[in-house]
Amino acid sequence: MKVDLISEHADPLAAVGGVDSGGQNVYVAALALALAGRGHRVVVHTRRSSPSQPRSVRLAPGVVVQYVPAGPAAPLPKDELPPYMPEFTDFLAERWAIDPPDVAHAHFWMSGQAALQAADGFPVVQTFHALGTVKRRWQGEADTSPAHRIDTEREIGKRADAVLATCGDEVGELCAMGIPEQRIAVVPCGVDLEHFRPDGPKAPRTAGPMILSIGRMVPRKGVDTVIAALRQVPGAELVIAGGGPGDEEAARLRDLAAAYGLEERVHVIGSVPRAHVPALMRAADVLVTVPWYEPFGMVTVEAMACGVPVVASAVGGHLDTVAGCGVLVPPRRPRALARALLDLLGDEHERARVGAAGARRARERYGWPRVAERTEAVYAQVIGGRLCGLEAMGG
Ligand SMILES: CC(=O)N[C@H]1[C@@H](OP(=O)(O)OP(=O)(O)OC[C@H]2O[C@@H](n3ccc(=O)[nH]c3=O)[C@H](O)[C@@H]2O)O[C@H](CO)[C@@H](O)[C@@H]1O
Ligand SMILES: O=P([O-])([O-])O[C@@H]1[C@@H](O)[C@H](O)[C@@H](O)[C@H](O)[C@@H]1O
Repeated sequence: MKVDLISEHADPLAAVGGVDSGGQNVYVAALALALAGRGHRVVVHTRRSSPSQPRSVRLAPGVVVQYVPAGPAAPLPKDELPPYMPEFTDFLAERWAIDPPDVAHAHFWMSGQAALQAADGFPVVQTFHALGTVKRRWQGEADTSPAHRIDTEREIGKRADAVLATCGDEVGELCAMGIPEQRIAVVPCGVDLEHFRPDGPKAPRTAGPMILSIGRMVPRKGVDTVIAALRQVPGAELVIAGGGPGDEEAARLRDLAAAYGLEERVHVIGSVPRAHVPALMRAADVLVTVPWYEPFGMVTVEAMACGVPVVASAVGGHLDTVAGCGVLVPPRRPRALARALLDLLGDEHERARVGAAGARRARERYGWPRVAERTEAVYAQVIGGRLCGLEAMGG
């Protein structure tokens, strides 16, 4: 198949860990490579955000990243992109008039809007990665999404040929928005099982038991809850990875650690390149990820694949990925988190059991080839649906 992926702000080649670059960037890169590995030809369309970016880059055999001129060739917060999306859409429409794909797969709401406007005669599949309704519920006034995001997501959900939800919880959210369940398919995010594996090099460890937190540096990831919990976990050290220099959230977390007198036990190490993440995870005794909400949570399955026990908040994708293979705690509850950490750090046998169960589940369910195969099955169904009438896809 000729597959075009549209990912307006999340460039598969960008460094991850910053406010606007994380799971979606990793997902789009990995899916593109896995689809190419299955013999498909993939083009990823993402916005040109630097003058040094060429028109297109060959990422691997069968995968091209196409930099779309839309607005200034400079980094912009994703919530400031709407004025430039008509230019992005025109670019797609012009390209697709000459070279249409068999299927377009849009990532994030703005890409979905552009793809549906520009596509002519081929199906569009949508993955939201994050939903405006959920974001607004948790972030309230701090949510900088454009006012029309939620309505636009509803329209996209109704018009797209299929919507990929990455977990059961997202299906509930999509149905509550009025998106017909029969056009929703559940395909989880994946993990690179060649790199994220229990055996392999380990990064240097901390002196005390090592708790790792890794992700984008935004308050909703709940790292402040982990710092607060650390007060009740004597001797343990917390390594916080992600973000970049000058990050507001990193400064806030450092200040919080200092206010609790935990400077010696909290290490904010900044963004970690992809290639170094597995070794860092393997060095940890426990990975903690307690966001307020989480559409899927790739960090969780990455740590599981490394055989590292996971303590995660009981939200979103964690309900599918971690349940039974890790420890779930309520979000924003430092005491409950501290109890879970004390139990796990104090029981080597349980850590080994949970770590092994997680590694098994990651291997069985979340390898990218398997995720790409399921994604490809959805593409085949919508392409077929165009020809002979799409009945139902189910989850
Ligand atoms: C709030 C929200 O919308 N979260 C979703 C978002 O990803 P979000 O970026 O929030 O979080 P994820 O944990 O899924 O992904 C973060 C990724 O960045 C990597 N990383 C992070 C820091 C760093 O320094 N180096 C590094 O490589 C992690 O290893 C991981 O692969 O889209 C993902 C893909 O749909 C979903 O799984 C998340 O649920
Ligand atoms: O949570 P949120 O800030 O709306 O949106 C996020 C994006 O900014 C980021 O680029 C992407 O990698 C994440 O997957 C997520 O979608």
